[in-house]
Amino acid sequence: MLRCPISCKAPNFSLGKNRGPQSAKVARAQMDLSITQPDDWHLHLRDGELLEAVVPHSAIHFGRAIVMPNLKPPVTTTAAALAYRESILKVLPSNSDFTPLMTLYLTDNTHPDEIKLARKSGAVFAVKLYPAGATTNSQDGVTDLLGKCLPVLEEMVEQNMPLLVHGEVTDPEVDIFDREKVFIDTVLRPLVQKLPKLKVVMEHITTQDAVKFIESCDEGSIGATVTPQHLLLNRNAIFQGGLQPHNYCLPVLKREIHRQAIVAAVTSGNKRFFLGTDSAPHDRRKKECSCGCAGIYNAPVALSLYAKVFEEEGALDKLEAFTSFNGPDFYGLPRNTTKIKLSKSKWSVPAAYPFASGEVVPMFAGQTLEWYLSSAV
Ligand SMILES: NC(=O)N[C@@H](CC(=O)O)C(=O)O
Ligand SMILES: [Zn+2]
Ligand SMILES: [Zn+2]
Repeated sequence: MLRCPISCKAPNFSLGKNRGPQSAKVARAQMDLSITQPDDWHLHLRDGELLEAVVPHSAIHFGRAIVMPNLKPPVTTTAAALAYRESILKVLPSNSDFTPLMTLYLTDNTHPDEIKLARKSGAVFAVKLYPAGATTNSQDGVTDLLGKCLPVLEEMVEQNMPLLVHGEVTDPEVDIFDREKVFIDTVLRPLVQKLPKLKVVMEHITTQDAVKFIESCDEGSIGATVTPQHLLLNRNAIFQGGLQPHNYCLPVLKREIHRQAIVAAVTSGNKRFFLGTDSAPHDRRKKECSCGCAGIYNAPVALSLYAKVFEEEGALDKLEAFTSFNGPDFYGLPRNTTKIKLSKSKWSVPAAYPFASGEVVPMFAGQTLEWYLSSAV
């Protein structure tokens, strides 16, 4: 059995043979769902103490994860990605098979040779575009993608290396709720037209415009990750009963019509959409302050929430493709061969997860959820 190693009131997870839920808080299972081990195609693990605190939650639920490179300083070279990978492996729970898939942080100065090194390493699986100033630790990001990065992008086509995009423009004149749509029109569409063979993942999509754009592109060349928060919350959640910093992420939550379009897209079974939590932990003090960081910590609840969305849409039969097939198929990686079991049992999300010098507050802290990871088979 793998015990939750964080000193919190979280229920323990059992990875043994069908042992079922271990916590007294977990009610009798009424319904089980056995699915292929999911992967997380967009994850922030951070470094240092925070890495150590959060990695077990992802390792328990997911087989592999695309690990984001927006550390301080950012992971801009293959050498840095390999060192970061080692530091993740060092703090994994001892019986974990979790595999971190590393990424490089694209800058105006990234050299095409770095892409060759990345591909050769066998450990780097994608390159991440942060428009400079768009989100957490993006100050070293790209200022002009097609103007400054074309040789690198051409090498990525050569090496079949996907580009992962934080799809928002940073122009302060553009309304924050329109930044994704304007990015599609001014950056993404021209990029795809110029380099149709480049594999692109539009990360954490938030709008109907993104859904329509992705659906209009060739399957296999453009995909999109979808987070639990953009499936379950609309922008009212940021202001419900007062300012809710733990519901603040980027791209910011949008109107209800956008949420509904994303739910319809993922539950339709379209292969272009796959699981990417964008779990983005920040210490509580950096969220609850006068200039709070963007990012929602959802690793402990993500699978439970995806199951809820698919169940509510009567589409539980489509859940496994979204969590476990569409992602590896897009990346050209084998699907996982092990299975996990989700049980329909009530459990309480802890109020916070303490770590050495602070604590992180999870999405839906203190609330009761229904789906629960009961075992890995
Ligand atoms: N999503 C977020 O709101 N924050 C992410 C960065 C990102 O994915 O944009 C973070 O690193 O905190
Ligand atoms: Zn982002
Ligand atoms: Zn992210």
